[in-house]
Amino acid sequence: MASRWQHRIAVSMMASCDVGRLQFVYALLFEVSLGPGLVSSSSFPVCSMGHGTSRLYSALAKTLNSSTASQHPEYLVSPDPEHLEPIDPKELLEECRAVLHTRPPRFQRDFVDLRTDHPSSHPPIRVMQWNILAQALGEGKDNFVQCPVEALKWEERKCLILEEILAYQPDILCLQEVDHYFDTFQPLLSRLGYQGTFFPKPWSPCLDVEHNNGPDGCALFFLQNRFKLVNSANIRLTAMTLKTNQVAIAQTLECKESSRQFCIAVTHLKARTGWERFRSAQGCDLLQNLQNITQGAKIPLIVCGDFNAEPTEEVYKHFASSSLNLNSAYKLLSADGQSEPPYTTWKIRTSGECRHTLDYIWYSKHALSVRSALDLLTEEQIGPNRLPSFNYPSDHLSLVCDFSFNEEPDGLL
Ligand SMILES: NC(=O)C1=CN([C@@H]2O[C@H](COP(=O)(O)OP(=O)(O)OC[C@H]3O[C@@H](n4cnc5c(N)ncnc54)[C@H](OP(=O)(O)O)[C@@H]3O)[C@@H](O)[C@H]2O)C=CC1
Ligand SMILES: [Mg+2]
Repeated sequence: MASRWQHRIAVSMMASCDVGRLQFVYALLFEVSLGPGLVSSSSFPVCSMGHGTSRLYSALAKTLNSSTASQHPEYLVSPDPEHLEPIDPKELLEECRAVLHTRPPRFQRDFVDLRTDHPSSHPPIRVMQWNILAQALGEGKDNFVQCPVEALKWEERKCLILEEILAYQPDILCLQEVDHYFDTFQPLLSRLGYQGTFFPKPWSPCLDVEHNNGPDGCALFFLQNRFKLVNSANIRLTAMTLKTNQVAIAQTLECKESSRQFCIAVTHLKARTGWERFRSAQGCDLLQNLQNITQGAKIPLIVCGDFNAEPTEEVYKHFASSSLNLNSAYKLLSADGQSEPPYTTWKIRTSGECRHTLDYIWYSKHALSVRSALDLLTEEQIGPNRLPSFNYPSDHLSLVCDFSFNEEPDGLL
């Protein structure tokens, strides 16, 4: 593991630098300290589902106290074979609701029908984008001053996250800030029929938090009965050719019903004000990687992410004007189809209220249609203390869209 003193040197050097130089030093130190091993594109192996009965008994309980169950960090421990028995999603939902019985009910959100004239003979592909809030960051770093610590208890908060996933049943899940992959999401979601891939941040801020559960990172899950994995790349993003602490996963999937291929990607760009140029450079690197993976947009693309950037930022403009012909799906919820939602994250920190649009689902606008999108929570539902809360587990809202392929010739991608 890279030594913490190198990280501390970076931080102390940052204190005396201007922003451009600071970002350079930051990227440079990550490069020298982490070496080439983390740089190459590779996919983490995942376990396929077993053929047991649909007995749920203790499926959730097995993960409840997992953080104290082993001497090793949970993120290094492989799930035991018992974890591979299929689970009935309804039973898991019931079990989550039982854990959450003292909490207020979850919010009602409706899908907005956005169907166009494009006919589709195949079932839509439902994609969920969600920064689920890393447990270590929520408890140790984020400073959500209006959120009671009890609302963040992992044993319950994880049930709120699972409930959200089970309520919308996405075919593909693109998650950020996952710091409970190996002990919670991989074993449970694999039993629900998903194949998962996790790519941790090389120097996750979670590791600075006492009693952390390992690094946070991006995770991508897809339903194995709907898609076949064609190829997978774990990408460590660069900024001005230097390796950074931010990552992406890009996978080419083939739909089993239609035999059509598409690329799905998930990312989480650098946070905080003052880092706009850095984010922009990371976005350019991601676009370049996606150009290569889709062979210059020959196959349709969906890119989900917490871009940590408002629509006014350069990185957003790069995506909107890219030769990959992308559109942002949640714009379609606006009256004119041209405006992003007013917020995708809303929290109160010591510095005050933070209401921003940072999360996006980009898609190939000629090759794919958005058939529907899940409406956001209203200000009234979010409530005066904002997010996270007793009835919503993250400071970011989930975005969910149903896509279908347009019956267009390949040339129009
Ligand atoms: N980046 C920096 O300026 C500094 C970073 N470090 C350390 O460097 C390491 C690398 O971090 P890096 O990947 O660059 O981190 P980022 O700056 O990208 O942020 C990491 C996490 O912090 C959250 N975050 C964003 N704004 C705030 C805020 N105002 N207060 C608290 N949390 C916030 C982000 O959540 P979301 O995406 O949901 O907004 C994100 O998940 C970490 O150990 C970090 O502690 C140390 C000093 C300065
Ligand atoms: Mg966060």
